[in-house]
Amino acid sequence: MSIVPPVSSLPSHSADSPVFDIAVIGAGPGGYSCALRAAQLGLRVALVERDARPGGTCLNRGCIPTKALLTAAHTADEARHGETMGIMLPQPQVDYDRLAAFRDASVDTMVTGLESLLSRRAVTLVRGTARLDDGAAQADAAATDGATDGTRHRVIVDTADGTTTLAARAVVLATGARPTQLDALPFGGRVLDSDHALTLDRVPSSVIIVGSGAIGLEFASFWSSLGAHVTVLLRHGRPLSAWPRRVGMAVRRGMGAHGVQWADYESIEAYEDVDGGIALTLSGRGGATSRLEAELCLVAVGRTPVSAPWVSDSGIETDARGFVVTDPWGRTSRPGVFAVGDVTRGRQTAHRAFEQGIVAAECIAGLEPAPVEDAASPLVVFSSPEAASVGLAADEARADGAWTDVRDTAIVTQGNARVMMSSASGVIDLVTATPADGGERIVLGAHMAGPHVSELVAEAEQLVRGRVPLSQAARAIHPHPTFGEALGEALLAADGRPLHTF
Ligand SMILES: Cc1cc2nc3c(=O)[nH]c(=O)nc-3n(C[C@H](O)[C@H](O)[C@H](O)COP(=O)(O)OP(=O)(O)OC[C@H]3O[C@@H](n4cnc5c(N)ncnc54)[C@H](O)[C@@H]3O)c2cc1C
Ligand SMILES: NC(=O)c1ccc[n+]([C@@H]2O[C@H](COP(=O)([O-])OP(=O)(O)OC[C@H]3O[C@@H](n4cnc5c(N)ncnc54)[C@H](O)[C@@H]3O)[C@@H](O)[C@H]2O)c1
Repeated sequence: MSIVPPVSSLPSHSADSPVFDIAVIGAGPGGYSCALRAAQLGLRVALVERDARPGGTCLNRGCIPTKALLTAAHTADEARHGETMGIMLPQPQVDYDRLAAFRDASVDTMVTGLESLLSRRAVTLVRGTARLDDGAAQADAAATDGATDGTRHRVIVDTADGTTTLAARAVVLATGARPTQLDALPFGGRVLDSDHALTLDRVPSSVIIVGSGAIGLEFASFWSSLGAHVTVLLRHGRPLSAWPRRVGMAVRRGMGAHGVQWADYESIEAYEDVDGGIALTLSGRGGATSRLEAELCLVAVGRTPVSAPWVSDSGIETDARGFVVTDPWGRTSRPGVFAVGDVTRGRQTAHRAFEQGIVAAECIAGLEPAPVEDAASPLVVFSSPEAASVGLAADEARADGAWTDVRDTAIVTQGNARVMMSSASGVIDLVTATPADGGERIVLGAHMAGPHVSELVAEAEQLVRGRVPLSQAARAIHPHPTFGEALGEALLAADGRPLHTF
């Protein structure tokens, strides 16, 4: 399959400017979902990607390889747990070559599937590094720079064979994000970002993790399940400090039970290479200092948007951190240019990028899609235990004048039969309120930790997005015995009639 047709085979209105309805820059979840939906709607689509293969961070360096590794780690955990049920298995040993082959095969299967989808939908995948033509902003004013076909954007692509220019009616920026570096602990040597951590060829003996968000916790679970000594640094006394407190505390307890160590600190004062590892000098409350050593250090403190100077040079508004500013349909400040995914401000997840990509494609095709509702987009962390969240936290709901009588109902899920059998525990925290302008109490947010909450959150998302009355939501029947019953019990509790809890 040729996924990069020679320029001469591209649709063209002149020798050097193939014409498209949409040129999408970046083939990660934001870009490829936009390209696939646009092609489905009959538009001519060019998708430009600078990596060797499409899929972006998610397929190549993010969601898929990490979940392959976590699936393996979970298998090791399950084998250990077997003992409590009388299933005696030998202690799991790690053959890292085979584990890496499983990781790579998982990525390859997903990327090959994506290439096939793009090909079947006749999306033209152009391999190269794209930028918007500097002169195109001025050309916008005149609506066209000579083209009579409605195209007014020029995307210049540096390819292995030289430079080519694509003409398009609309452009979608989907350039993603990259790991944020700390000045106090720059990447390199024994200080890893997530890209580097994924390519390790062994389980390290010990790791210090800076950042207790999604990436930090997922790597902490993976490494500690496979025998590494893992210490996660905490600045706010609990991981996931931006999430409701009960969830962060439940994750702290649950991961602690799996062997993860936590170390409170306020700032990193210094670091140095020591024999076979790295040492960090940390300052804590009251100026006390401490020293931690490990073989490696992972820094996962967020991701910085990939918005090169050409983005703002071509008249597109970015915020102080470089995120492209858009409306809820993905429109940027420049007419005809959209932005989706991690390059835009908001929750950096693949599923949000999918939704944004679809909505942008539908807008460009002339449909009138509903706006992307960021608050109803779930967050999931695939640590052990998992954490998941959708909608508003109680303090956010109280700060929002649209709601009255905000209530926060939490249940511990240990009483759920399936949770109990999996030797785990967890918490579900539901936020409910009544609209200030009247009406029935609804579910505004659901925040949870425990086994399988990555699946439970989809039901909660339907309740939050659909503004389902609590009394109706609490009538939903959950098969017994399932993990999902825990959410049913939380809904009953929020509705004032808990069945299996107090
Ligand atoms: C370790 C890790 C684990 C993750 N796990 C999950 C998870 O389990 N679930 C989840 O929902 N999210 C997860 N994420 C987040 C998810 O990967 C991102 O939210 C998602 O990839 C964003 O999609 P995107 O299309 O905006 O950007 P990206 O996937 O980053 O894709 C952007 C693409 O644009 C290309 N590009 C950039 N500039 C140019 C240019 N000038 N010309 C051509 N191409 C260009 C890049 O090469 C890249 O391929 C994870 C992230 C990481 C780092
Ligand atoms: N399962 C998933 O959906 C998944 C998995 C991995 C990554 N991602 C996405 O990738 C993005 C990046 O992940 P991440 O874990 O790097 O970011 P994050 O935003 O999830 O967590 C960042 C962590 O770093 C800490 N931090 C921020 N600035 C700091 C500083 N200057 N010094 C020390 N600590 C600091 C924060 O308190 C937080 O604990 C996130 O937006 C996340 O949603 C998603």
